[in-house]
Amino acid sequence: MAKLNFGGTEENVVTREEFPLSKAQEVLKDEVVAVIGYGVQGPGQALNQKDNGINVIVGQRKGTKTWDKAVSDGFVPGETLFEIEEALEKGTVICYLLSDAAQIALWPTVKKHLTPGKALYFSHGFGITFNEQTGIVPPADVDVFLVAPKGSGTSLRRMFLQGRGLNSSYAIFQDATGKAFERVISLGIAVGSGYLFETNFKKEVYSDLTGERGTLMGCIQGIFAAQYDVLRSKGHSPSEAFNETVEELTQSLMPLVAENGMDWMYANCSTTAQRGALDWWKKFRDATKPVFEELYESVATGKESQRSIDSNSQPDYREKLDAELKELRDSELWQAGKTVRSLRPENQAVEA
Ligand SMILES: NC(=O)c1ccc[n+]([C@@H]2O[C@H](COP(=O)([O-])OP(=O)(O)OC[C@H]3O[C@@H](n4cnc5c(N)ncnc54)[C@H](O)[C@@H]3O)[C@@H](O)[C@H]2O)c1
Ligand SMILES: CC(C)(O)[C@@H](O)C(=O)O
Ligand SMILES: [Mg+2]
Ligand SMILES: [Mg+2]
Repeated sequence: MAKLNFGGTEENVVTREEFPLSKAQEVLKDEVVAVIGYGVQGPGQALNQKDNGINVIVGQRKGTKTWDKAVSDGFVPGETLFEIEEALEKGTVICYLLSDAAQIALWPTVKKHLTPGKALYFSHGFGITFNEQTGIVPPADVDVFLVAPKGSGTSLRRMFLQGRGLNSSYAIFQDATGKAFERVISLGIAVGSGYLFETNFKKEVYSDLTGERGTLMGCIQGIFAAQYDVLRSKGHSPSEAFNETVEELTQSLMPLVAENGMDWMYANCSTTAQRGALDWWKKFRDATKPVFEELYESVATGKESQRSIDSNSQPDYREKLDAELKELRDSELWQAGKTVRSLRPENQAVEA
């Protein structure tokens, strides 16, 4: 395991160089990896493992759209695609990739199949950390660990196909076999991680829930909406407001940040822009910090997990989420965005 310096703090990371795929294949050669659930992470992780030569099967409910998707992705019913319970029985590693809320309902069935020596794999610290809410308490004689890709399963798969790798965190909750470390790292490499950094279940879920409610998803939509609304209220057109709020960020400036950091992006903008951004960023930090404090508290007290369980356990949770997403999609901001996207040269019909 390499120790790397992250801005002055040393942390453990595992890279593909020190733990190559061939080593992961060797460690996993006698395992049957059962991916339970085929939503967003399921396909990414199952397909990457399949392409990496791992013996992977999928457990999914027959007659669902996701069963059909697994078939069209190349999983063969009766060979590599099974009803959930059959996959649980066959698997020596159970990748529990149902939605966090659905994991609660299926837990008694999963537990039944966790015979000694098997491994229970999560991609989130949710079920274990909030076990008073989820009831997920694994038997003592199985390994329990997580590999949490830091991004969407869609990106995990896309980046794998591009020969890149999304980074993941990993954590071991229980090492019953003495082999939990090599098992979890092998799985992390096999699902397509670029590298793995160490955490624990509690830290993973606290940071993940904060991040997605915060800058990654909740906060960014909030900031977009606030700036767009101000520009519109001052008489700017939708295209101007959208371009100045979203399009330039995703198309021009964030790729620069991704490549070489914030200061480098700043340095590639005018000195006028730099002067203004350097003057204003602390004001935005100070304005939002109390909201982030409130958010972290809501995560740490279990309020966020309970809300997620309560809402996503309703029979019509999908329809309700879809209705709220539609509201976003239909907003002027994102409708303007749709037109702006259609105007990108790469989205224009190629001229004869
Ligand atoms: N979505 C992501 O990209 C992402 C990223 C990192 C970690 N995670 C974690 O990975 C895990 C899986 O998340 P996901 O977003 O892929 O899940 P998801 O919401 O896409 O659901 C996964 C599967 O659960 C099935 N399911 C839902 N309710 C069910 C029920 N009652 N019985 C049986 N099956 C049911 C769905 O059909 C689907 O196949 C979660 O722990 C999540 O926090 C997800
Ligand atoms: C992709 C995310 C936001 O990183 C993940 O945490 C999720 O819950 O989907
Ligand atoms: Mg998450
Ligand atoms: Mg996440």
